[in-house]
Amino acid sequence: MRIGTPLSPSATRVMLLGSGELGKEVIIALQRLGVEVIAVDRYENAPGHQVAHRAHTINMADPQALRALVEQEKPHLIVPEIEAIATDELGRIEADGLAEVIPTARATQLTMNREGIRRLAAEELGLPTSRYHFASSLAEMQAAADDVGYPCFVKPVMSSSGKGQSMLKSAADVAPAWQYAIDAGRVNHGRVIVEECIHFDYEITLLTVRARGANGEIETHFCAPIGHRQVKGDYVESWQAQPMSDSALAKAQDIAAKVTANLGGRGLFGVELFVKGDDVWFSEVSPRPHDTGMVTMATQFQNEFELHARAILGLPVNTAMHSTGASAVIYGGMDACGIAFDGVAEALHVPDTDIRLFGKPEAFERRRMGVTLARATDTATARERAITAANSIKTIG
Ligand SMILES: Nc1ncnc2c1ncn2[C@@H]1O[C@H](COP(=O)(O)OP(=O)(O)OP(=O)(O)O)[C@@H](O)[C@H]1O
Ligand SMILES: NCC(=O)N[C@@H]1O[C@H](COP(=O)([O-])[O-])[C@@H](O)[C@H]1O
Ligand SMILES: [Mg+2]
Repeated sequence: MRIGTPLSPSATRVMLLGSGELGKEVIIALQRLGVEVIAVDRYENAPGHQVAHRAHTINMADPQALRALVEQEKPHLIVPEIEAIATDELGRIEADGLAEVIPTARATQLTMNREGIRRLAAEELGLPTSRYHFASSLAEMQAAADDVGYPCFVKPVMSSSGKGQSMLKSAADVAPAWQYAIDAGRVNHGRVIVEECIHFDYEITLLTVRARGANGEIETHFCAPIGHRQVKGDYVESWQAQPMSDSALAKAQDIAAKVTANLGGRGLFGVELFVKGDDVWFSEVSPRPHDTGMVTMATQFQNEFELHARAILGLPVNTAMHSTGASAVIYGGMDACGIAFDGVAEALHVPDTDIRLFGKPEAFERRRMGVTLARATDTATARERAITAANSIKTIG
């Protein structure tokens, strides 16, 4: 991998497919390492568009549009950033030698569809997961929910950030949940997963990095576990490090190592796990930086975006923390274009806090528009600081 002067023919070119808040930070990290970055998203002026060398707006789920853009820009690496991409075309692009897909085209295919990753984890790797069924009709979903029991979770096979997800308390919730899953997933496949509810004590994201060591072999590195709280399937706050028993941490790392080794390639993965006592269940994995991992911008010497950038370029990584910390989400609070933020000074008066406003051009009531970050000597204080700061921010239309 050659690190050259950006925009020179010899520089490494990286194409981000998806350029939201996570992609924006990856782009900045790559540019600091001398990489030329092309940002792609489904709408104009996405956060990553605003900082990349070049920006494109296409329907990334359209295979022809995707192929045409890759042929035009000729990236060396393609970095998927969102769960709405024509992953079969990524497979052909990789097979034709047009570009290397991060971490691998197969990994993006498996993880972008809940069926692929769940069957791999539970049925091939034998990892503990919630009981589950897949359903392609209301009748199938009814039978699936009756079998796994209530409460249970229903999610479109292709979605993220809780889009189209419901928790069903009884059979009366089945029909509305089916309709919501079909209407609200990022891409409609007419198929859902029905999952048994795991009554966990806490849930974590275990950021796991596959990076080249000094001898050129791929090594697996773990970040300290990130605890988080989710509302309606979307994260509202996260903190690092989540205290865990030695036994639960060892099981979590073992699961993460097995899943990421099977997915292969280089890069950072967000392995989501449920923990109850010393029992650990695999939930899902993102083969890229994770929203709950934004806390690492406050806690680690190399945050998750820098780790991803380094790993994909074949550079050394260090997952050490320098502080305990937390993050809290700032929502749009309204449906409007071009909103502004009041209370930033007040937020930053909370000790040891920082803020990231993503620059999304349009707000929705529950759209994530920014996060606050906080450091402290303990997670309780860090969480309180991040939340107090986030609550100080008021959006104005
Ligand atoms: N089987 C389950 N048992 C208990 N809680 C669950 C289960 N499935 C999902 N949840 C809750 O819902 C949250 C979101 O679920 P999941 O991670 O599958 O959705 P997602 O749309 O992929 O979210 P993201 O892309 O933000 O990770 C989980 O973090 C957890 O809090
Ligand atoms: N859980 C996945 C996740 O957090 N993905 C992040 O959200 C963006 C989409 O936001 P939007 O829906 O507001 O455009 C994605 O581009 C990615 O950065
Ligand atoms: Mg998740």
